[in-house]
Amino acid sequence: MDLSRISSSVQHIAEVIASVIKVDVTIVDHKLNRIAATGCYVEQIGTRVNKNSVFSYALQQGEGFLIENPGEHEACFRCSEKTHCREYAQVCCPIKNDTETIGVIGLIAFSQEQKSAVLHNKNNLMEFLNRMADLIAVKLVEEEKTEKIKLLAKELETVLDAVDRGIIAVNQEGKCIHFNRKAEDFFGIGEGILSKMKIQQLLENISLEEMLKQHCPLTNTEFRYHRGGHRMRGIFNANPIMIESEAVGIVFTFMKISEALKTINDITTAMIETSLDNIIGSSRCFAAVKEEAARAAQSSSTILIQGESGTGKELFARAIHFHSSRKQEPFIPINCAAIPEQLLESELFGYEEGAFTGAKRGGKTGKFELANRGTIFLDEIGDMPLHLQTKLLRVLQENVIEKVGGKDYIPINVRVIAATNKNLEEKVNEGEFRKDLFYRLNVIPINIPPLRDRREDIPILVEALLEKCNLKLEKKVTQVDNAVLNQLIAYHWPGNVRELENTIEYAVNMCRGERILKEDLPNRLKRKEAENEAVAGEQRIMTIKELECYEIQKALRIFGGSKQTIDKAAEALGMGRATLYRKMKEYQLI
Ligand SMILES: Nc1ncnc2c1ncn2[C@@H]1O[C@H](COP(=O)(O)OP(=O)(O)OP(=O)(O)O)[C@@H](O)[C@H]1O
Repeated sequence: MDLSRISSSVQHIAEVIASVIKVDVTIVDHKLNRIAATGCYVEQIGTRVNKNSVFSYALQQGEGFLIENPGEHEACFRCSEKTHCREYAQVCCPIKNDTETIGVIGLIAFSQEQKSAVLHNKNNLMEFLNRMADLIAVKLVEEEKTEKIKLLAKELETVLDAVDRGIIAVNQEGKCIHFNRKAEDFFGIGEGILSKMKIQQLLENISLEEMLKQHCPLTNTEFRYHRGGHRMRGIFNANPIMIESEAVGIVFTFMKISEALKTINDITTAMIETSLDNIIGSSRCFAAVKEEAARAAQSSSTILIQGESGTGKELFARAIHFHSSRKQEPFIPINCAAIPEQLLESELFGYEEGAFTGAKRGGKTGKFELANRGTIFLDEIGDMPLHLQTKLLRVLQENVIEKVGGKDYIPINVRVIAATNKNLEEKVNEGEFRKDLFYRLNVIPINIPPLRDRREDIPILVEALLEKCNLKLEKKVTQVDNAVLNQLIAYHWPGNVRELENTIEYAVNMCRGERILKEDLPNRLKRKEAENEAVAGEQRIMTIKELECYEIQKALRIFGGSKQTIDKAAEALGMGRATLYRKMKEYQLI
């Protein structure tokens, strides 16, 4: 503890003592620095007293004493001036904080008269000096506490300003007690004005009383704010400040909707960035689909991806987004079949506070809004109920959304990629899907062929999926037995690449060495194999069309599909060039 921090108070006390006792006063700190003095020692404030002086003795002893005959007292023994001391009497009183001695008050009588003043009432004098010493100690403790509080406040202010959310702490009346600079910017309020405001002026729809009573925190609650020319939408969190079991205030944190969306986007998109190059398959029909997808990525027209389950529709949708100019913006997928019909509307378009019983306070932002400036992927669009199809059509035509229970239209700029594994045209004919919506979605159609129609991709898919599984399961299964590979190529894959992926993962789990054997395959493949063996030896029975498509693909792979080589392929297949072209069209190989 350092007395110099309160040197002016110490000087003031020294002067009070001197004026009461009429004797000169010197006060030193624990390092013997003269902090305060009166009379002839004033000039020496700031200098150190002699280290063998009575002050040093008093610091060591931690006890007060009075020297009636300078030179003879034990305290004087080490003093170099003890034989020619000019002083008539001395009183030393240590200044203590608990057991620590932090300084000494010294009275020095330079005349007989002053000595008499000291000795006149020595008990009362010691009592008085002790009180003065306590006063100094208390003052110093207070000063240090104030310093600590100031430091803490400064640290807190720096921390609050470093947080990139607006923060406002309010008391029970809602008065803004603490806030950071970001909060002032957030609400467009000039410096210092927030301290004169109540939170109810910023968040008009909240019930502070209710929030304090309920004690429960609020998260991601939406609000609108309009003051002067400053208009925005944001979200806030509110946490009660609890003392014992009472909420004595609330801390609000704020974020703009656009910032929240950016954060969501950063997380969702950064995590699953997909490139067309990561989509495996080089068969003719598949390469053509990839080519189509690459071209579709350059526009902002609506895309309808059709294909059986597990063919990679979502994978293509993601890749198209990441190859488009919207790649820095959100990609928001939603599965229309996985969400109960009554919730789907609010999931897609969001709702306003109080839109229905059980609606979250502050409302909810829908997926369309989350996808603003980016892409929304409407998976299993064929399962969307008719009344939502009507609403979706309006969104596509007018580029605005209307929240459930909302009065305003919110403009949006979203690219829509829809996907289905159902035959949408059939659904249109059956009256289950709106014809106008089908055409609106089907601006760029992309059809992903099932795996059984591109069996030549199976070996490279197996290789890539093996690598993925080895990484995931920390295994080293690097080979696949030839018989197993043939079996995988021959299987009809109703679940397409997803099923193949699961099959490989199963086999890697079961495999005891580095090579996958027949016994490592899941039962359904083993069963299928047994059935096929029973019926037709080693090969599963393919339909004539499947077989024809398979052989045509094989011929094109071997001879190539260019104008120059097509004759050779046709010859090998035993058909004319024109027939081959017709079949290639039929099987979508060109
Ligand atoms: N060509 C491919 N290359 C690599 N992985 C693929 C390929 N196609 C699909 N997959 C993988 O197969 C799984 C299923 O893909 P995805 O979810 O995109 O299919 P989907 O057609 O959208 O399925 P569903 O119709 O059931 O929603 C995913 O793990 C995906 O990574």
